[in-house]
This record gives sequence, structure tokens and C-alpha cells, in this order.
Amino acid sequence: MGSCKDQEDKQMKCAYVDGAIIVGAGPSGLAVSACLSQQGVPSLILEKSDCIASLWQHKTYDRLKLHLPKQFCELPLFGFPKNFPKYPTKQQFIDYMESYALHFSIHPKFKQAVLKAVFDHSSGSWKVQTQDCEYISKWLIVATGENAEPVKPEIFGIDKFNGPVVHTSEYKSGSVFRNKRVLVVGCGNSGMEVSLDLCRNNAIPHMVVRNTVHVLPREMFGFSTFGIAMALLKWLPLKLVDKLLLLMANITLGSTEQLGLRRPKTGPIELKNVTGKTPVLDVGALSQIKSGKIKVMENVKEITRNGAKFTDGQEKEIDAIVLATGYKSNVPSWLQGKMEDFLYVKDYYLPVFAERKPEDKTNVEWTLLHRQVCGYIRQWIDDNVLNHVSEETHACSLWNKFEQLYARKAGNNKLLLIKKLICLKYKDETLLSDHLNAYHVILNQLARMNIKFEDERQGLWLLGTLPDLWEIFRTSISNSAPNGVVTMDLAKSNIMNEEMRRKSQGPSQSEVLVIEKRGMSQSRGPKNKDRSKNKSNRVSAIIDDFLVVYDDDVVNFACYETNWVIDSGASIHATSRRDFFTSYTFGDFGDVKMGNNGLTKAVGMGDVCLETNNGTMLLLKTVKYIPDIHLNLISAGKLDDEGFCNTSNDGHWKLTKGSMIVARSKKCSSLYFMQAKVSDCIINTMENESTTELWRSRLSHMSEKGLMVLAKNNLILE
Ligand SMILES: NC(=O)C1=CN([C@@H]2O[C@H](COP(=O)(O)OP(=O)(O)OC[C@H]3O[C@@H](n4cnc5c(N)ncnc54)[C@H](OP(=O)(O)O)[C@@H]3O)[C@@H](O)[C@H]2O)C=CC1
Ligand SMILES: O=C(O)C(=O)Cc1c[nH]c2ccccc12
Repeated sequence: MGSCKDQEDKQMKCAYVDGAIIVGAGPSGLAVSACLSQQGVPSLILEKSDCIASLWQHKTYDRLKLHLPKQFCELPLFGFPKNFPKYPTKQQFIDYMESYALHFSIHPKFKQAVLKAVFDHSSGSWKVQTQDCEYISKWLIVATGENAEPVKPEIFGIDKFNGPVVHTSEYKSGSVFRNKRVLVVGCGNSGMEVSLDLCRNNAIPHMVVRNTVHVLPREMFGFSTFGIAMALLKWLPLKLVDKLLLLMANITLGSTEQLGLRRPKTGPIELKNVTGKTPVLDVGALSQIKSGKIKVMENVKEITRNGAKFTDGQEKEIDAIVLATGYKSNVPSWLQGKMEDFLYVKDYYLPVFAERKPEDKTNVEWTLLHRQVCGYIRQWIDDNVLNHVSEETHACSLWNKFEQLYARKAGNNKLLLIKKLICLKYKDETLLSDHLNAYHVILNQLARMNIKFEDERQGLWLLGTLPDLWEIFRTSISNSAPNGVVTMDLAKSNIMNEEMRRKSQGPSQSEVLVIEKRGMSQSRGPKNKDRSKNKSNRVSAIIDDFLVVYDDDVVNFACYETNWVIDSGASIHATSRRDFFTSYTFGDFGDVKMGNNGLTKAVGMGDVCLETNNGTMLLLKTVKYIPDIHLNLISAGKLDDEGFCNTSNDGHWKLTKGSMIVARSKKCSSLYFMQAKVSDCIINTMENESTTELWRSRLSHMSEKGLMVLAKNNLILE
């Protein structure tokens, strides 16, 4: 497979990829990689998630099976195992993907969310930026699929709904909805299959059908409908195949109209070609609709606290909502360029811009190309605009209509987008990378309308989208920004680092311990209660006379003040804060053993200048930059080597140079905590005599038990 050569870069690591970059380790990405490697072309797959086929592994329900026979779903060069059933289960499909990757030695780079990909004309290469590296290659292959992001429409009143609201990507099984009335919004394959699963778990699904839909049987007369369709298409024109399919569907299923499932005027295959809308293959839902167990509802007008109002005036009480509203590609949010450029890249410009049909194309080819281009252009269009052009099959008129719509709505859209930008807030339970994507999408849309913001404003605004609970994180970034300028890159990389840090600690360990208050033994009860009201500060342990709180949003420093652990056992100085460095070299500075015996990498090294509590400047040399470490660490041994004198006596620790006291703290187990400000000046005033005022560390009284908690949470280096 491909390899990459790292290069030093001012802000961001950068890697030259030997071969092609493939974005996405789903079935398509793996297949492309395998085919390329068979031709001797190396490639590197960048994958946002932590595994291959992540949609299958993380975002599918338990009961899912392929609904096309396996021979239509196998990847090139290495087929399904012979013993797999005709319709493999989700787990079988995942196992097949895993063995496929193994067979071709495909090793994607995981947790690489592509934020931006731009073609650099001067070097003739693609620059693909993830949260922590810029990958450079001559070739970019986009294999992120059509289902990269769940679509969660804003339904009026849904924020007031009292029960759970889940998207099908989060739905696993109907067992948790037993005896509950569930509103399933959407009647694609997901909506139908989830409704069926709810029925089988004795829940009461109400499925919203707002539009026409083609429901076909999965099999007709013992043959898969898809197989029949593909076979007929070899011999007959598309429209005729559609007619035959509908005829046979009517024979096997009966009319679906009276069940509330009206068919579109366009046939199923033509509709799929033109709009991308997949026919629903029935795997049992239809008979549950017939028996009344799945209730078909019209579109939702409004969601109330405990129910829904429908457009036909009906009102129903409901206990939960499942959004089966589909997925969308995220490509337009990170692949930079104008739609027009992509028409040229894909050779799709002819139907839009050519005056008449080129002579080398037949009428059939020309019509097909028009339809393909229409389908392609529609992927770029917002849902609300899509409704106006969904029936258009002529590329040129679609383009004109689309331009008119946008031109007419431009002012309105600008306002809408600005409003969106202002209202965008990060929600704690979502992925930060998704939030960044959403932010980028708005900025890109505005940029396309010629509304551009300077880099610093973009960076500051991004920080502003974080909720109030992130105040300390936000302040620390803006305080420590070089020259006080928070660039977009700085804001982004800090936020992504923070997400990585949180993820690497796992859900139960994603908090940082903060010693909050001393002497609580008398007043624990009410204080606890008060704290628990505040979502961010949850009391999790009371240790001796200290209240230890887990704080979701406090990083291990307070604003400009930072805490440093001075460890007699550590052999290096280290921090996870890239912005602390006054000088910095990027590179591989070796593996570092973590408290939990895991290994992590030092990816840079440099100097950090601290102002200790008594105003003394302390220059830490060769501090390692370790993105995964959770504390700022000073090695006592290394200070000794640098000519300082570490003394500890009777639980007190003192750092001196000559006659000057540089810092003091109280000893706690084998560690000391020191508070210091990070300074960006490089002068070392150690040579100057200065006042030896004492300082008090907030953490200096931490109990041994507290340290054990820190250690357990992998916050301390061995
Ligand atoms: N077993 C399998 O192999 C399965 C395969 N799939 C595939 O996965 C892909 C995604 O399927 P799916 O998740 O069903 O998504 P789809 O996009 O196919 O369907 C989304 C549904 O939600 C409706 N919808 C969207 N927004 C709203 C709204 N605001 N109010 C009411 N209804 C709304 C759409 O209606 P409208 O048409 O009016 O826009 C449509 O019925 C498809 O290709 C599908 O074939 C899915 C499940 C199982
Ligand atoms: O499941 C999918 O994603 C499909 O595309 C299925 C499909 C596309 N065209 C068809 C025609 C008849 C039956 C199934 C399909």
C-alpha cells in the first residue's frame, strides 16, 4: 500500500503520499484500493472513523441484511465466501469487508476526517487536509459514498418533544420501544425496515409517508427483482422494463395505493437514474401495513410535547420518534471547487453548455447523458430548492432554472446563511469534526456568494460557536494565540486536538480532574446538590477533605494560568499544547510510555517559557510535544541536569538556582504541582536576582488518593 513522507511544516504536519489518496474506507474505497494495487499503483486510504465500513459497523440496525442477492454486492477480485446465504446479514457483510482488506493488505489511516481538499494548480497536486495533517498527492479518489451524513430535518416543534428522538443511524433494535407508540418519519428502505422491526418488537409504529414511493417485492416468482430488472435491461428499453416491473409488482403485492403508498408517475429504474431515489424492496413491512400494525400517516405538521399533528388534521400521542429521513454525501462540504468545475472534470459539461447534440453521440446516449448530469447536479442542491427541479430531465434547462432560483433567492439565501452562521452552536453530544464541517459548509456557501470573512474572524467565530461551558478552553486559546491572533487553523487544530484528547480518554474518562474546594467535610450534602444542577461540573468523588469534581470542559489549565506536574520519575518535559512552544521542531521524537502502559508518540520538540508564581522566568528546554498526554509535565531529573537544584524536604519541594528560589510547592506522593503562566518571551531571567515571594498551588494539597485517581485516569506519565 502507499506510504507517506513527512515533512516539516510551520503549522501543520504534511505528508507526501506515494500513489493515490482515497477518501473513505467503505466498500468502494477498499475496492478501488485493491484494484489499484493489483495494477501496481499504491494508495493511501484516509478514513474519518476508527474502522473500515464504518457505516455498516456503527450506523446500522441489528436486523439489517443485504436486500440484493450477494452476487450483486460483492467487490471485485475477491468474492463472498461460498457458504454465505443469498442475502448476507450485516455481520457477515462486515466480516467479508474485513477479510477483503486483510487479503489485499489494505491499512487505512483511521481517525482522519478530511476537512478540505483543494487542487493546487501550481504543483499539479491535491492538498487534502485532515485535522492533523496535510496529505499531498497527484491523485484524489473520493469514496465517501452517498450516505456519509445522516439527514435530520428540522420538524416544527420537535425540540419540545418529551420523548427520545433518534435517527435510523442510531437505531439498533425495536426492543427498547416495546409497547411504545413510535413515529417513524420517512418511508425509504430504512423507514420500512425499522417499522417492521418495531412491529416485531411489539411497538406501535406510525410511518410518515409524505410523498410518492415505489414499493417492489424483494423477489418475484423466486427470482430477485433486482436480478430480473438487470437481466431485462440487457434486451429491452428502460421504460418497458419499468412497465414490466410494475406489472409484476402489482401481481405479487396488489395495489399499494389504498395503503397510502402512491406510486410516482416515473417508473422505478428511471426514477433511480434521474433522481437517485431507490425503490423500496419489501421484506415484510407491507403485510404489516395491510394488517394495520404499521399505521401510514400523512406528513407531520407539528410535533408537540407528547404527540404529533399531521397535515390531514389528525393528531396522535406518541412516545418516541425515529427519523428515517435518509443520508447525504458530505463531499460538497470539503471538496473545494465550483460545481461548474466538476462538470468539466467529469466530462458532464456537454449537455449543459453545448449548443446542440454532438455528432458522435446517438439520441439515446445524449438523452442518457442529460439525465446523468441532472442527477449529478441535483446532488449539489439544498433539499428546499430540489423540490423545484426534481422532475427536470434536461440538463440545460435544469441549469437555467437552478441559476434563476439561486439568483432570485440570492439575497434571501445570504440572509439565511448569515442567520445559520450566527445560530450555529456546537452540541455536546455531537462530533466536533461534524460541527467543523457544518461551519465550513456555511462559510463555503457564503464564499460562493462572494461574502468572505478574514481568517481571524473565521477563527474567532468558530470559537464563538462553542457553548458557554467551553469558556475556559476558549479563553486559553485566545490568550495563548501567537500575537493574539486566533487564526482559523489555530482554532480548528485546537478544537480537533481537544476532541482527540476526549476520545482517547474514552467516555468514562474524558474528564479532567480538578480539585475544587477544601474542607468540605461539613457541607458536602447541599454543595453536592448544587453542583449536580450544573451540567458541566459533576461531583464524582470526595477524597479526604477535598471535593473532586469532573469537569467536562476544563482542560488542565485555567485561562492563562497553567498547571505543571513536576515528576521525579519522569525523564522528559512534555505538554500536549502546541501553542505553548516559543520554538518548535516537528518530527518523530520517539514513543513515550503512558501511565496505562500504552505507548504514544512525541511528534515535536521545542522550548517552553514559563513565568512561575513568583514572577521568575523558567525556560524549559527540549520539551516534547505529545498530543495524547493529559498533563503538562516537568521532569525533576531533567531540571537537575540543567543546573537547577531540586530539593524536597518534609513534604515541601523547592526549585532553586544559585541563591534564587525559582518555585516551591508541597509534595504529594511522588508529584508536585506547580502553577505557572506560559510566556512567549524567550529571555531567561534566571540569572537575575528577583523577589522570592512564595506562591501557593491550588493543587498542592492534593491527597495521595486523589493522585491515584489521576493515575487511574491515565493522566500521569510513568
Ligand atoms: N437492507 C438494505 O439493503 C437497506 C438499504 N438501504 C439503502 O440505504 C439508502 C438510504 O435509505 P434510507 O435511510 O431509507 O433513506 P432514503 O433517502 O431512501 O429515504 C428517506 C425517506 O425519508 C423521507 N423524508 C426525508 N425528509 C423528510 C421530512 N422532512 N419529512 C418527512 N419525510 C422525510 C423521504 O421522503 P421523500 O421521498 O418525500 O423525500 C424518504 O421517504 C438507500 O439507498 C436504501 O436503499 C436502507 C435500508 C436497508
Ligand atoms: O438497493 C439499492 O440501492 C438499489 O439501487 C436497488 C435497485 C435499484 N434499481 C432497482 C430496480 C429494481 C429493484 C431494485 C433496484
